[in-house]
Amino acid sequence: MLISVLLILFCIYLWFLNKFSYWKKLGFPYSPGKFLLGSGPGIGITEHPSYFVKREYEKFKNSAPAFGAYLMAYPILVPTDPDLIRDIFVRKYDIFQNRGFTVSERADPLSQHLLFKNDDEWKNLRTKLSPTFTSSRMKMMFTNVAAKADRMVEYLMPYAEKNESIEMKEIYSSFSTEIIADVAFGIQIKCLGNPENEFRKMANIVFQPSILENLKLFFLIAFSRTATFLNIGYTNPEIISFFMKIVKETLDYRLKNNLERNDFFQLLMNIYKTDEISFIEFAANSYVFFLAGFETSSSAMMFSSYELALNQDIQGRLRTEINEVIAKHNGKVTYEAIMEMKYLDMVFNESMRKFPIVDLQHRKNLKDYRIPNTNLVIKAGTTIMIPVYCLHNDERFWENPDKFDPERFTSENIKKRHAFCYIPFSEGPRQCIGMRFGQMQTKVGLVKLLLKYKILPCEKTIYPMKFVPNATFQCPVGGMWLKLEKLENS
Ligand code: HEM
Repeated sequence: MLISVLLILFCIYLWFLNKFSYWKKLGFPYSPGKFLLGSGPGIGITEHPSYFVKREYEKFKNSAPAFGAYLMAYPILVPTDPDLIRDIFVRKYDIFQNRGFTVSERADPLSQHLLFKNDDEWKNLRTKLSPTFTSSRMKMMFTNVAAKADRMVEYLMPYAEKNESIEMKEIYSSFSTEIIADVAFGIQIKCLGNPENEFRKMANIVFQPSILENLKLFFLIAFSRTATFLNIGYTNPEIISFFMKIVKETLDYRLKNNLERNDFFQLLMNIYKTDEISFIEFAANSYVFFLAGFETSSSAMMFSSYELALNQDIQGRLRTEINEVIAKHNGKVTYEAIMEMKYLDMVFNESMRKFPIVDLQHRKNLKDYRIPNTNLVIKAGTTIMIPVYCLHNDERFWENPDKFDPERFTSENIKKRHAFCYIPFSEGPRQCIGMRFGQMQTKVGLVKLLLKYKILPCEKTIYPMKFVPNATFQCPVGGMWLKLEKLENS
């Protein structure tokens, strides 16, 4: 018995040894793997992936356009050269268009959305959904978003009056959940001050995955065909039944009452009614707005507020711009006024540079690809992780990257840089479809907040920043604690 166990362990050891020779054989520099654990044993447990990837990136960035690493025994490739990243996103996009997640509809109906679709299925769906995100559609939804921002600003008043510290991540998450529930599901909810709200609870399940759920995601990326064969889904069953039920009820209600609204739900419903998408795709793509739009937008607000609290001069200049532009628009915060605020855009971009939120963007190539001017070949089916956080904080492209400096985003300074060293929304045909909405929501929230309050750091504000190890996106340990001071003339 003991001999059999030792023999099995020995075979596993040899299998790992063989797996760990993958990058060496192909000639890529690499971060060596440790038996059973891979190159970054603490990823998702003791440290957030951003830190592991940044450490390794710094070792290799000047010597190679990409380096290899092992997630357990599974090889991943991390590009360090913006030219290669441009090829992946744009020039050779036909080879690199997929993210490489494959989840069967039977195992997980809610995964039939844009983020997880591949090849022609993705292309067709993207073509149908793109008209949903034009500027005119954003303008249509502006009033809904602005109303939620007003509610948030009002909700915060007692905290400001009592000079109390506030955990702003929860505030922005609630604000963002109220918006998504409204525009993607047609439901009016109140989560601010009500953490027991069902929608809010669902968000916590999705964005604070357990270690087991992180392992499941890894399995789906690494062994997607086996996962499909074994009927393994990604989405938590509680989430599936919650969202399927909501979409069904709202759809029935609107059809029965002949109700039309200016929201994403209506736009998806119009496509559904012409049979262009199935009910499952309808539900899955309402859900993806929540999945892809909620945590990203609320985090963008959170990190912008953080930097504004730490940089009072920049906050002051931004408030001056806001007041001047609003004055030109008869004292009203309109869609046009927000679009006119240049400095606000620079502040937003600089926050996304320091904290891109989606710190790794995934691709899997359909064919072998030789990196130009090298002998390095990326074999078909390689999992590629674009290191956005590393590029955004790389001294090769950004002088003094730790400094929060919106001047980096004047049009003159943008022209001086490689376009692919700043990619918070990705680039090319597969870039974020909801970018305009995410920007609008973040900017409206910030403008309304800055018109009423000064954002200040407090004794609990985290500095320097440290990310929660097992969070899906970048998220501060202990929350984002800040203070608000009511402005005299507000
Ligand atoms: C500040 C807010 C946001 C950020 C930083 C962000 C970031 C991103 C990034 C980086 C990607 C591409 C990932 C990759 O290439 O692997 C992406 C894709 C996507 N985003 Fe966003 N996003 C934001 C807001 C939104 C919103 C509000 C929505 C929807 C309402 C949304 C919907 C999507 C969808 C559906 C995709 C997949 C697109 C496709 O594969 O065709 N995002 N987002």
